[in-house]
Amino acid sequence: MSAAPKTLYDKIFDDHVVDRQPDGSVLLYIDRHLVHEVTSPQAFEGLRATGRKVRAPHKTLAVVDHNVPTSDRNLPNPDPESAAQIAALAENTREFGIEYYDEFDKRQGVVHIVGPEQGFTLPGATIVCGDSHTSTHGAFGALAHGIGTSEVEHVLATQTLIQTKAKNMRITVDGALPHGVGAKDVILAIIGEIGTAGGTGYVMEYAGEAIRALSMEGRMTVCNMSIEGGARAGMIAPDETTYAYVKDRKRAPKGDAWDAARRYWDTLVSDEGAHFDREVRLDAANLPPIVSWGTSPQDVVSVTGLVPDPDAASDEGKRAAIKRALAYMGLTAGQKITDIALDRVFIGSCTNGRIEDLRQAAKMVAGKTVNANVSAMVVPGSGLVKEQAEAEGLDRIFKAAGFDWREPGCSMCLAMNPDKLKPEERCASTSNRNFEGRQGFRGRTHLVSPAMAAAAAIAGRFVDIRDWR
Ligand SMILES: CC(C)[C@H](C(=O)O)[C@@H](O)C(=O)O
Ligand code: SF4
Repeated sequence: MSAAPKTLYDKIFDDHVVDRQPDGSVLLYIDRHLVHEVTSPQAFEGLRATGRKVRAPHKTLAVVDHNVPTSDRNLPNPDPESAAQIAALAENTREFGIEYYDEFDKRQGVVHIVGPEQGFTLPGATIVCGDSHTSTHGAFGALAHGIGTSEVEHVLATQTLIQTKAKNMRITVDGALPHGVGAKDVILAIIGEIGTAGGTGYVMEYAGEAIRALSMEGRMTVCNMSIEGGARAGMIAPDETTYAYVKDRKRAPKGDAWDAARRYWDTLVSDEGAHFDREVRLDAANLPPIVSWGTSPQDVVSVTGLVPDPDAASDEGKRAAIKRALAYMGLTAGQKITDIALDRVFIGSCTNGRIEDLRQAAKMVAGKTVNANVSAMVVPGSGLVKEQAEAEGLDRIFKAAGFDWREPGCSMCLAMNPDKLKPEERCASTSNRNFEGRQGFRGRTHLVSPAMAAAAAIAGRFVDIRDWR
């Protein structure tokens, strides 16, 4: 008799159950815990106050990313609060015996870029971090999601987390992506389709030919923004692409342990006939390069499209929301997306700060010059991405074009550091959130792919990169 078919999520979840309670809550074992400076200070404080230790320090990895300036790190941090938070992480990791990459370490970078680089992120693992974009790690066929600060404390102390089972959603992207359209466009289109609440209560599995064809970098971009679609986590079943990325990384299993792990990882697919509570299908061949026009990641349109007209909205609530977003964004209904002029361009973040993203951007920029009205920056997602990019000469391409080439960190993804938009400055950004004030007080964010952001820097406005020469 064969067992009932299971989804990828069901399998990893079930394999980590330590205890089930009658009310449906479950104690889940956590394999990997990532820690950054913003959401950890109170958690360590809590441990200290109650005299507890970190249960499994070697299953915990800490890195500084949000608050760290992306300019010369030898200069003092201009913000005393950030400096204090960074100092606290250094002190906490020393006291509790946790591996820590500080701002001078080459391995430092955005936490969701660092975990995979180090082979800390593995298929089949449960991975948490006090950060919503932990969903990124699901690209490896891991169950990965953000947790709150009190849960950070709980995981530090017990290496477990209390959870309830989410529902299963599968998003299948059939066919092949057209030239100029990439992973970022796929996920923006998905969020445009299902809405920012569409994934609420679900873990999403991405499947289909277009997803299989993505590199690990592209898969991470897709899973990264699962949270913007409201999902608890996003996942992609591991395959040869995954294994090729993970193999020989510092923290990955070696020798016999690798072979044993591979045998387990090969079972991590949704079984034929497994039940999904919701199925969504998209056709890759129809996807254009996408640009967000509003203040929510679901406010997206094709680069060939127009800024929406509130009067065409189906109800008063939507009409009011569009009006407010257009006022904030300084846009007019019916305006062509390709007529929107930009002040700033930001290439970086855990969505698009990996080597492939920088390669795609550099390709658009090579031999060209940043538009005179635009100030553009590239912030590699980690010190290792930066080093690789420099070895390939990408930094020289960017600098020759007039881009600022900076030190790794979250940077202008969320402006918790000196990289900020000024009020009403308009930015083409490869990050994941376009909320009001996200990149600086009254700043205006348009979410795009790295290639679209790079082309926009050159043209000074959005361009359809499918026609780019
Ligand atoms: C600061 C942190 C808690 C936050 C998150 O959880 O995502 C940040 O990384 C973000 O992207 O908004
Ligand atoms: S790069 Fe942006 S989205 Fe990613 S962890 Fe940092 S602030 Fe959050």
